[in-house]
Amino acid sequence: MESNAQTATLRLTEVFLSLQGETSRAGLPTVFVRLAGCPLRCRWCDTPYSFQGGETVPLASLLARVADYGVPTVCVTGGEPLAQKNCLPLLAALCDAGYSVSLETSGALDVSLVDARVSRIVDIKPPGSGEDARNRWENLAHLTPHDEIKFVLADHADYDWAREVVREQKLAQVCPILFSPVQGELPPAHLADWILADRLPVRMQVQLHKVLWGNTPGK
Ligand SMILES: Nc1nc2[nH]cc(C(=O)O)c2c(=O)[nH]1
Ligand code: SF4
Ligand SMILES: [Mg+2]
Repeated sequence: MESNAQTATLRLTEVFLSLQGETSRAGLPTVFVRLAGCPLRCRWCDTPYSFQGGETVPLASLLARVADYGVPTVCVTGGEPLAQKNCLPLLAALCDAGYSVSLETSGALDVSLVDARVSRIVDIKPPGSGEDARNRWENLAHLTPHDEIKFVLADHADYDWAREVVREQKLAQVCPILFSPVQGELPPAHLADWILADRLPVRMQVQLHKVLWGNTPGK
């Protein structure tokens, strides 16, 4: 039977309040909805605890848990949230409820059916992730200026690769572009120097939540 907004359930790793640590929304108090499961295995993944398990929750009670925080900004993340079919009704329901919603997605799945009110943060996986074969390049044609593209970079080879993608695909004309170092692997200042040397029109970011709290689940 088709699920609808009344009967839909989601597999949930955690819901928590934190400061948004990434993207143009960095620093804003945000409720995070972390859905369980991911079909990718990025070498440096910082949320492997989301791969398995999770609690099965009705969409309506998930909305109630989000509402309890009394915060107008919500980020749906994972794992890979779009791997669950009820992620799409969840995103639409959050928008209908008046939240400002962003979605963190691996870039491996179709983003074209996501509610247009959602800001889609779409990864492009460089070779150092081990998952570059999963990039769904067709997604780029669907992005608008209120979406963002994110590259997480492990080393200089990843940086060179990402710079060429930005230039060849003219990504700066599509939406904001984020370059982020793999924490504990690529020193942020190295990435900053490379971006400046190339005058690359991308936004360098470090994960604010890890500066504040380290890599702690629920932060
Ligand atoms: N504070 C905080 N900000 C985040 N932005 C994206 C996150 C993610 O795990 O996708 C994240 C996270 O886990 N914590
Ligand atoms: S797509 Fe995200 S959650 Fe999945 S393995 Fe890669 S970093 Fe981890
Ligand atoms: Mg995280």
